[in-house]
Amino acid sequence: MSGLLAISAGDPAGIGPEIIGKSWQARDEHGLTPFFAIGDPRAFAGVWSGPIAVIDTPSDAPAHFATALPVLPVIDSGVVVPGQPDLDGARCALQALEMGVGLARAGTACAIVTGPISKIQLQKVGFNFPGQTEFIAEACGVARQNVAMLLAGPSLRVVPITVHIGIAQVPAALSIDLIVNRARAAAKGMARNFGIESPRLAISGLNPHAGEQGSMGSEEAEIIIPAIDQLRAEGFDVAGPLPADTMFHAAARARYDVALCQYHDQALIPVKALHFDDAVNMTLGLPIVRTSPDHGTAFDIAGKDRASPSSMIAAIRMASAAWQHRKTYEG
Ligand SMILES: NC(=O)C1=CN([C@@H]2O[C@H](COP(=O)(O)OP(=O)(O)OC[C@H]3O[C@@H](n4cnc5c(N)ncnc54)[C@H](O)[C@@H]3O)[C@@H](O)[C@H]2O)C=CC1
Ligand SMILES: NCC(=O)COP(=O)(O)O
Repeated sequence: MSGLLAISAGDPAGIGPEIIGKSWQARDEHGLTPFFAIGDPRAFAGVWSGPIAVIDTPSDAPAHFATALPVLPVIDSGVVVPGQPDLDGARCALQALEMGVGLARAGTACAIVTGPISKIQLQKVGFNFPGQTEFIAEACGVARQNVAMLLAGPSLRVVPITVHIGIAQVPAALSIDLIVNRARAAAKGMARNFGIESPRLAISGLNPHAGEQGSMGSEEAEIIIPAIDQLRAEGFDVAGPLPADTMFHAAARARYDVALCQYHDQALIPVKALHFDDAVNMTLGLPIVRTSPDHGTAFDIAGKDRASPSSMIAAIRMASAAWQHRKTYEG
């Protein structure tokens, strides 16, 4: 398999095309592995003035990469107005995602890096998933509870146990099995993708002070502690349940390799506060490598040349490094 990366452009009206173009411009400075974009070439040309090579097949990409951004075209996205998503653009984003996943599964690309999509726009064109994570899991034949959404920055890695659901639904969605499955995926993912063979896991509580012995909620005693006991019995190195307000300061972060948190914002607020510019979203538990920048479509700044490519560059670098680690891990 080649070391060529596929990058789906995401929503053409978002900042995906701009940050992919800017990442290509920074390819030598950051030593980036050759990649090609999948999307509507006009969406790139509308927001980025660099050279574009429209390619017929991924195998044409390496020959162009030194001099132009290779773009594998998808269906026409119509008239693209940056910052104004529409249904044609959503269909284009979905086709790019499907193609990229297919190419990674076939081994034509060593990994897929996904550009940001608008979940609500995609759902309007029949995308019946909470996000790209669950879509890719299903495309790879992996049950969604067996993957983990990792957000990884230089000094903190986090996994939300429940993900894109309303906060009121969180307590009912938590279960011993879900916590154990996410933790297994996280531990194996640390070894496969980062070379951390015996990762130290930290698991948060749900309630203030991790429930303070049941005086502020029962989920710790009924769900989280039994899950931790099961994980320890399986041989995992697990701390917890830890009070979420005190597990992210520098000394606490040094005591674990990955923190599993009970809900989306408990996990993503600390990592985005510390590392918004260079954190990466990686899906653990897949047969393929998938990364993504940590941010969304940023429609408010699309087309204004204000988007930073730094998280996309970090996502490209992490995908290449994970692919290398997997070759060592899997032999
Ligand atoms: N992996 C993905 O595809 C993700 C998609 N989304 C989607 O993105 C859409 C917008 O979500 P928001 O919550 O507004 O988050 P967002 O990350 O798109 O934007 C939040 C703020 O950060 C700024 N920002 C984001 N990326 C930036 C960059 N590279 N350079 C400079 N500034 C940047 C934006 O301008 C905005 O002010 C939603 O539809 C959501 O579903 C959100 C997160 C991840
Ligand atoms: N908040 C993280 C996020 O929205 C990532 O979603 P996705 O990678 O599943 O599309």
